[in-house]
Amino acid sequence: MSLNDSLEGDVRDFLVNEAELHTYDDLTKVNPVTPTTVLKCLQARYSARVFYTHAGCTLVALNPFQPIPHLYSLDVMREYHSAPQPQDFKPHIFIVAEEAYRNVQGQVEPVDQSLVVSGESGAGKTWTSRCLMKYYATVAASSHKCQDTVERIERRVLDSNPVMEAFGNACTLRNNNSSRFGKYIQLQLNSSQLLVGASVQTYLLEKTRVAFQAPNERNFHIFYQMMKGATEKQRQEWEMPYNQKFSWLPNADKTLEEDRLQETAEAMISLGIDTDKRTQIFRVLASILQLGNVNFSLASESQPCDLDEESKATLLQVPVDELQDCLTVRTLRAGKQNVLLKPCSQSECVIRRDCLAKVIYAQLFEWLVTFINNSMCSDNSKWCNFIGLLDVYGFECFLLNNLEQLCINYANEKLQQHFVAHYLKAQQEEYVAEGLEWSFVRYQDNQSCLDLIEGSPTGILSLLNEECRLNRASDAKQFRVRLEKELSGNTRMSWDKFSKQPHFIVAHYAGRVSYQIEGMMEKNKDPVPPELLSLLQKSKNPLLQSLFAASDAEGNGSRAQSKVVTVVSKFKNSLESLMKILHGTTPHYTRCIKPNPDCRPLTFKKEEVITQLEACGIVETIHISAADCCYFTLELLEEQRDRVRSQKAFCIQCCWRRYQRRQRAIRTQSATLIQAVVRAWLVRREVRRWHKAASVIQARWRSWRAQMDALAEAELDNAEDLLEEEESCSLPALDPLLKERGSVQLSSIPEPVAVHGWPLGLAMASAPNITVALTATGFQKVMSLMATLKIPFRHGEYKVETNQFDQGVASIRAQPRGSVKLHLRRSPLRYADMHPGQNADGVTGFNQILLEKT
Ligand SMILES: Nc1ncnc2c1ncn2[C@@H]1O[C@H](COP(=O)(O)OP(=O)(O)OP(=O)(O)O)[C@@H](O)[C@H]1O
Repeated sequence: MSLNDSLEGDVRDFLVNEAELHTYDDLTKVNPVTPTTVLKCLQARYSARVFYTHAGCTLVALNPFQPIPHLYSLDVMREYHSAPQPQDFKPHIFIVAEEAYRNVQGQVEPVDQSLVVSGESGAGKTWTSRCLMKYYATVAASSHKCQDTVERIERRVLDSNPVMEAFGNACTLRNNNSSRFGKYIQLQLNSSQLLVGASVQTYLLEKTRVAFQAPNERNFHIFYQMMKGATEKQRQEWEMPYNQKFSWLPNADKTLEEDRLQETAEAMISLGIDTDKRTQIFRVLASILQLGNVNFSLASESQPCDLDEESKATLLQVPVDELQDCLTVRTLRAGKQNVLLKPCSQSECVIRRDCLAKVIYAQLFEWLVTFINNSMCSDNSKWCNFIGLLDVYGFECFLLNNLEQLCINYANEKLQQHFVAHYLKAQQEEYVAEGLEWSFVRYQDNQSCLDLIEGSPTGILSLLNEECRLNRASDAKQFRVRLEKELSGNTRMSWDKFSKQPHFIVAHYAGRVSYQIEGMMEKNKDPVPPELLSLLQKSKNPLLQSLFAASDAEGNGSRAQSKVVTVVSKFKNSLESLMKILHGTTPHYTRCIKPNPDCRPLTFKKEEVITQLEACGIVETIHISAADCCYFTLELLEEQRDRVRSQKAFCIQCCWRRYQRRQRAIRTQSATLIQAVVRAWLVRREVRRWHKAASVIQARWRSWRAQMDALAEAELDNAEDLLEEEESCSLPALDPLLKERGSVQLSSIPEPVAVHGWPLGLAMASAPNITVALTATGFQKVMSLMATLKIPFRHGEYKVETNQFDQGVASIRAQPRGSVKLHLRRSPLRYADMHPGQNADGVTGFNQILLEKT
């Protein structure tokens, strides 16, 4: 029987028990872990209205596409917050929130936390971020102290959402409330872990949407809110007549719950935007809409276009003549003095009009973000740690993709790499460094794709920038040739031979995307004619004037000479700063999954889900989390005493690292065991608080290290003692226990057993798999255990495979110089699953033993 056949058989066996599938709270317990079994479990849970599932270190969130009563209520928040062990509760986004919060309380490095919420458009990232913010605004609220300020802060933090969503979200084909910008919100906590402020960093607003909306999509919500929700008086104030139609507001008849002007206005008030400022903002927005209705008529080839009569309103509160000139005549500069005026063609006029609208909207959005930050941000001296929430646009692949999608997908590649590097890669590399044999899980390392995009000097972004800096009109075909010349050998890059449009295809981790080149260079240069900027400075609208006050330099033409900072350069820089922040924090990943493409409530489409699971490498994550392993390799050979000492230091260091990671990933399979054992250990040492364990272990590790250093320098006088200690640590409690019970259940060892001064219990707590090195005497003991358990063992060959314990095989190893490694692998099944009827709920069994020669 081939391996594949047997796996298929296992999958079939697993799926037979359909009624059980929804009970898998953590996908690491699924056995075997395959895309099919994982998918089936998620589907079963979704049908049972269970929307959250752990997947090792990641939380999978399935979008129900309908409000679920009481799922996020205040009571539920309090329940998770006050629970001694929230991870014992049903999987929930609040577990992630609480875990991050307790990490800050525990002050385990890195203390700052990042909650990375990813998923494709419509998967539920924004919703999840909102839930997280509400959670912290509730549990970290310090309203019992200086009521006023604090309440204001929490309110403001929450009120930043409707304002930013009104200005930055829009209805797209994939999501009625799609964020058209990325954001990273830092919730600032003081030394008592109370919320004292927040700041937000935004990324790449899709400003083209102001002047262009794809068929069946809409402009930003705020425009519709104004059009539908304004009172007669407000319309007059904003110069927005009642019956006027706006060409930049398509699909206005579509009614969305996001069209709530009142809510936006109230949030603006709460953030401190006064009546005057609000009026100025809305007037600017109304002017943008008016600008969209401006048309140009051509008198003759040599004459500038004329603005339609009805367009000559008091647009933007600037002099109409000057506006007309700016939109219809180009100013060319040759050197500092020579200025040449050239009438624009009709299409050029349209481009200038759109450019004006986009630059105003983008600047207004930036101003708003700065205002919100000023309103929520706490003084640096008042906060010491933060919890960051990252909500970025998901991977995008449309029929036509351009620079925006390239940037968005590049950001997603960066985040995927962060995940891969932080978890998958780091884990496996650590196994190698520690010499642990391990059947490697193949994961998608996307470094080569990142090299293709951001590599210098021949990455796509560098080549694009180079093309944009050439002093000539951009030519898509030429750029295509250049790309092919430089990158045709790259396996991540390809071209569709039959396509007539200049394009390139990038094989991203989440799929292949074809990018059209036409227009890409212009978007990257994003030129704003200086005369337009100067004009805006003359506006009578104080806000508009101040938005462009700083661009004096551009007005006198120096912008043209200074080095242009392209869109991709700016984006790359902001992404790099973000990655730097993320690297300094403890990350928590939530993968939002969109169960169907049409946003239909409670509808699960397998094909849709499997693609997303594959794209984010969930199966690989589960594999690694399920087999996460801690081990002590202590080669205890008399002739290598010095090596023994350095090994010990190394192992304890390793244990400490794993312990730290475990504490972060407390919700994983071994969570119950971790807490039970560590608590027992803590009680024994009269250390009551969870986070104190960390410092105790850290201190212990430091003292070990100091001891080891001292020993290395001195002549290792007490070497004999160490060896004696070694002899006494070969699982003394295991032998009688196994004889008595007839099965290997390490978890049933009542008291932690010391392994070289380390409580075995703690070692077990730190990871589901443990390899304990035994001395020759220890080996003999294990042999006799094996005999008791009637596990076949062939001398000289040392390899035994057994089905003694239902599932698979783990290992005991004979070390070259007579010592032995006992490798006990934690079963993905719970004790109760293996031994129905026995009351040991929540305890996970060690059910696999393998003997083999090293
Ligand atoms: N947990 C949830 N419970 C109920 N409805 C939800 C939940 N999560 C998401 N939704 C629904 O799904 C819609 C889309 O979610 P959301 O806007 O958060 O997606 P997104 O991933 O942020 O998309 P984009 O990348 O386009 O901004 C929401 O408007 C909401 O109606």
